Amino acid sequence: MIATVTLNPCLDKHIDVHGLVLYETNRWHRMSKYAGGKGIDVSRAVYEMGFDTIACGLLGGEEGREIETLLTEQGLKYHFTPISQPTRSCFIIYDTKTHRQTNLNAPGPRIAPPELKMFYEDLLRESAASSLIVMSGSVPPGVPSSVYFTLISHARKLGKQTILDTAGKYLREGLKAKPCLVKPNIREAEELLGRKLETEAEIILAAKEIVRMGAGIEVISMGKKGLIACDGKQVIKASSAYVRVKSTVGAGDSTVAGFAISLRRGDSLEEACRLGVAMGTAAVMTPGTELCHREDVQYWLPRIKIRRLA
Ligand SMILES: Nc1ncnc2c1ncn2[C@@H]1O[C@H](COP(=O)(O)OP(=O)(O)O)[C@@H](O)[C@H]1O
Ligand SMILES: O=P(O)(O)OC[C@H]1O[C@](O)(COP(=O)(O)O)[C@@H](O)[C@@H]1O
Repeated sequence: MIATVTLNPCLDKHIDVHGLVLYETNRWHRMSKYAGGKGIDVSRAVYEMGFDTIACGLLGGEEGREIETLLTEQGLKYHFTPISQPTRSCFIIYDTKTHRQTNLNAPGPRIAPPELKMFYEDLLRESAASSLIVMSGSVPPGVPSSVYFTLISHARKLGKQTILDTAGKYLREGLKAKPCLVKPNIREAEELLGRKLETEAEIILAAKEIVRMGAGIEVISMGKKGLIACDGKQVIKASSAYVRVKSTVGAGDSTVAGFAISLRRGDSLEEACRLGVAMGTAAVMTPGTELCHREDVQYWLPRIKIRRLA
């Protein structure tokens, strides 16, 4: 079983506008809602691929209930610790004329200390049958920046594997607890290291450096260019051919889901990269936060280009 943690879930509201004009009144023609937040997305993609998963985290208010209803409809297993403030909504504005997307992510509700304590207890119980915990996404107000460090350290003591997908100080702190895998995108890796990563050589050096900072495997995702992964010994680049993009929201989470499945199965780094990119590529083919479809992943798997860089 793969457990996921989403401290800051969101109701993703995708709004389609034809020809967005800034500083003007725009009229949208369609809105779709999805149960969002990075760990929840990982659980949804893992479940789509036929593996057992449970989504854990914090949820409150009307938005929280809506997220639970959407997950129940999809047949997903979950346990969310109730909080008094309502869960956030994130807005994804998709311009159907330019095919460009603008995301507006809210900071999230304030978490009270007893709610966080209750969450730790709930997670311990609900993840008992899971040998891998994936921790993803931003951290809501009221939660200390050491939260991922604490969760990864506990999981390690219990002999569980961990994946961390977050940014900024949460990634920096979390790395100190030595997660099995981290997956920043280029922008997040640049922020972590404080320098631009423009060439392949620079990205390879960055991946090696992040392994030295504590990651068992470092995966730097590069949007349409695929990803570069390093486990301290090998460096692998994986990418797909051109694909027509409907929405990139959840592509990173689908990639993480692929690595989670591979880590659980004990796949090689090359196999993990292949599945990660196949799932990320399949995810961009679907609208909104719909994530990957299993048959698209099967299509892409043999078509992923793998290159050994070291
Ligand atoms: N425009 C795209 N075309 C094809 N694949 C993409 C595209 N955007 C993302 N992907 C796939 O999804 C993965 C994760 O995307 P990325 O944008 O790097 O992550 P994040 O969503 O975390 O910012 C990439 O490594 C790639 O395999
Ligand atoms: O917690 P954050 O960083 O605000 O991110 C939340 C957003 O990320 C998503 O999980 C998508 O993430 P990715 O596109 O990086 O895979 C959305 O569902 C959600 O709106």
